[in-house]
Amino acid sequence: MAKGMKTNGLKAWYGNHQILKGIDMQIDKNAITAIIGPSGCGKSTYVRCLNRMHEVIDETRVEGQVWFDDQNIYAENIDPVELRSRIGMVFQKPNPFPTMSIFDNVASGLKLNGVRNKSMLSEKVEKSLQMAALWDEVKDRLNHSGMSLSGGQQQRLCIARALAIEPEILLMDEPASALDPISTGHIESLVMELKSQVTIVIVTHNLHQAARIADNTAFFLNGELIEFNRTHDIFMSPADQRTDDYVSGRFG
Ligand SMILES: Nc1ncnc2c1ncn2[C@@H]1O[C@H](COP(=O)(O)OP(=O)(O)OP(=O)(O)O)[C@@H](O)[C@H]1O
Repeated sequence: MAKGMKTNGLKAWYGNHQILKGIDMQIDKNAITAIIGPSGCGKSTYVRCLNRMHEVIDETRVEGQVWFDDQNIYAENIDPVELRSRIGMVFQKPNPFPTMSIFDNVASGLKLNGVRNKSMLSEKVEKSLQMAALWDEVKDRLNHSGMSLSGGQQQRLCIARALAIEPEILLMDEPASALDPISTGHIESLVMELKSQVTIVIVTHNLHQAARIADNTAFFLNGELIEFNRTHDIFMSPADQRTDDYVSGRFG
């Protein structure tokens, strides 16, 4: 079951450099939320706070609350490793495990979670590759290296790997920026298909992409959330002049 998220007063630092300045935002379940804004405004930092990846970097700090359904993920009793299996992440550059086969790349998280039964592993690997719209292209070469795939296929492999452990939220940090237009199209259709099963947050520099796929869009500037609304409203009738300037290409 997909879940929603909410941040209240979320602030984040690298050393004494404050990046996020108090973000209040709602992430609807079974929806696609796009985060847009100029380079360096804190988009990646924000999504990394949503599954506690920010704290993996030395000398970082977070304040405020991040609600995952009715749980504050920064509460003391939360295990960040378990949390990250429920709030998965896909990065800008496809990063399959280089020494593993296609099958093992997808099975890796399941094996870490203790799944040993071979037919169950095969079933879940196939289902994840189907969901990632990659199955037909790889079903006859599951034992080949993940690195033997094209960039676009590798990114779908990484999406399949993230989906295999059935996350409730999928955070995607510019997942198509390294891909050609055809592969980008595949990823976009896939993301739209997936939202019936998983809540999606996607960081993108591609405004057309946000307009095409997102239900809601957030515009960030200098670590602040300037405007958050239905995507149509952000692009067609933004309330803030800075959003208007950004979406119409006047800066950024
Ligand atoms: N590991 C780090 N250590 C120190 N500062 C960092 C680190 N990662 C990011 N920053 C700084 O935090 C700020 C926000 O970076 P972030 O990557 O969140 O922005 P962004 O909006 O995702 O940018 P882009 O669109 O270029 O990816 C930038 O000033 C950046 O230099």
